[in-house]
Amino acid sequence: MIQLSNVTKQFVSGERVVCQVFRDIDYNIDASCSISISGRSGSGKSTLLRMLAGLDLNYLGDYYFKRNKLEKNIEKMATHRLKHIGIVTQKYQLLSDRNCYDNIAFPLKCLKHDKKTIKNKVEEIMELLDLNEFKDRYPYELSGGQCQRIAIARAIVKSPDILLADEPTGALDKASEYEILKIFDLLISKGQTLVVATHSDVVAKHCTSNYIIEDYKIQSIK
Ligand SMILES: Nc1ncnc2c1ncn2[C@@H]1O[C@H](COP(=O)(O)OP(=O)(O)OP(=O)(O)O)[C@@H](O)[C@H]1O
Repeated sequence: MIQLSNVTKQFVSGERVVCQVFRDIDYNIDASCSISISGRSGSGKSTLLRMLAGLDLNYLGDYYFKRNKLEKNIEKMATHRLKHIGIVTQKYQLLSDRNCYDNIAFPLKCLKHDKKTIKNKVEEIMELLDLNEFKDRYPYELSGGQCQRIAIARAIVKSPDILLADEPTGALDKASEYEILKIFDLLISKGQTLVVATHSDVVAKHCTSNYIIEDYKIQSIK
């Protein structure tokens, strides 16, 4: 579904290479796969997810989506991301001035869906993820694990082709991690394509394929 082709990623300052992250990688994510990405701190997990999301366009090589090469243009990538990619981060990044219903509805409003469609889709996803009790609450009235469940609902309400999750359980205790894993299992069983960057072996075990970033490459873990 997403393919990074012949990609080299460095952070540079002027002429100086500050950090080499990837060297000549080809990486393909198939539809309906659930993938974990592990690797030492600083190996490049977040950078990879940012590249897959089209948030980092500053690399050598090409980005393909469903076999079409996309131009590395900020506006075009933003439109691509809004339509096709859901993103979850460790810090949830919910809108603090909106309740949970409006947080989940937000991407659908950006996509200019009509009110009835938005209501139906938000209610459907709240039911699916068992979030109805939080509907009118604001993010500051929720625990970290509850915030993360709302963030996942917001990421998937638009039925993205792929869900990218960067350390989604990194800030959570075991019980909350378990709640998130239950949601991932549900999404995986429904065929959602999922890429999770994680330090957690428990999270990795829930995915169908496991990869590690080492020596500037993304390597499959057998
Ligand atoms: N803006 C930047 N300028 C220079 N180097 C950067 C920049 N952003 C990230 N890096 C470097 O790129 C490398 C990869 O960073 P990244 O955040 O992707 O690692 P990570 O595997 O997600 O780490 P962690 O597990 O600690 O979150 C790191 O060595 C980091 O220092």
